[in-house]
Amino acid sequence: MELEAGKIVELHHEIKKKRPVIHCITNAVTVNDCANILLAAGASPTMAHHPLEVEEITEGAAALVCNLGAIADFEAMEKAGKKADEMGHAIVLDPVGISGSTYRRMQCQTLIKEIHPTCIRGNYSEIRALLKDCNTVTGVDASDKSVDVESMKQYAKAQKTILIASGAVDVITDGGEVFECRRGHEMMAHITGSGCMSSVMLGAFLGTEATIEAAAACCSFIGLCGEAAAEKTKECQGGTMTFRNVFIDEVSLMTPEKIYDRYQKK
Ligand SMILES: Nc1ncnc2c1ncn2[C@@H]1O[C@H](COP(=O)(O)OP(=O)(O)O)[C@@H](O)[C@H]1O
Ligand SMILES: Cc1ncsc1CCOP(=O)(O)O
Repeated sequence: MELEAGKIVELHHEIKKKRPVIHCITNAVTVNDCANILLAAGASPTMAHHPLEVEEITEGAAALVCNLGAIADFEAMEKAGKKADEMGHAIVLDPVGISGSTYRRMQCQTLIKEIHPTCIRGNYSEIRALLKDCNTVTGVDASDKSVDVESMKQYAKAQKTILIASGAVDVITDGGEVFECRRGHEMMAHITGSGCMSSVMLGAFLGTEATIEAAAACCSFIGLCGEAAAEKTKECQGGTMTFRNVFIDEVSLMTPEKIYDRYQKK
């Protein structure tokens, strides 16, 4: 499927106008970047993770993002997830590290059954681990260079979810339609948090419109910001930490003109 640039512009505008609250239960490694990228996009992050407060907080949010990198917060994810599901909120599940931990993968499978995520986004190795229910790599980075799109479609259909495998090409499917997003830059794979940030941004986009087009628009938006950030980083001869900051800067500086202009290139 082809995505129109106008869809990215429309949803970006809606996020800035409505300032949706995005409830993120996420890992300590990247939590600050996740909060900052949501603010940069115009959304309002809340990172509450105590099991005794998450249900109340998620009730007032537009979307919930559960990140398995915060496996110690599993009880909070279960409670918040069940509440968000009951309320019909968009739920994004990021299966960080299920590729290398049997325990985490089992907990992830339990969570999927219990909270019915609107969207699951992981890197290629995490998605293969999910589909095959096996270890694929040690650590949180991907080693797989491709994904089995047919298996992804079957899984997405069976679980009634939008499944995203991110990498040089993001593959996005709901079991019927398939979008391929070829935006972004390889520097995104050289900082920690690109995936976690993509997932919280999916919370903002899907909390605004829970469709596969919105998921594809989010992947494109993130990719366009990554491309712009890579150009700026190169101009100032910066390295990976410059890229990380400039990436969030580019999210805050993105305009409809830049989206239309960049989207037609490449
Ligand atoms: N080689 C690449 N070229 C372009 N974009 C990439 C590349 N690798 C990762 N990305 C982008 O970085 C983001 C995070 O993806 P990825 O690195 O696969 O996730 P994770 O951080 O969970 O391992 C996605 O938006 C993806 O499109
Ligand atoms: C949970 C965790 N453990 C080590 S790095 C990290 C964060 C990984 O984030 P991303 O997959 O977005 O790079």
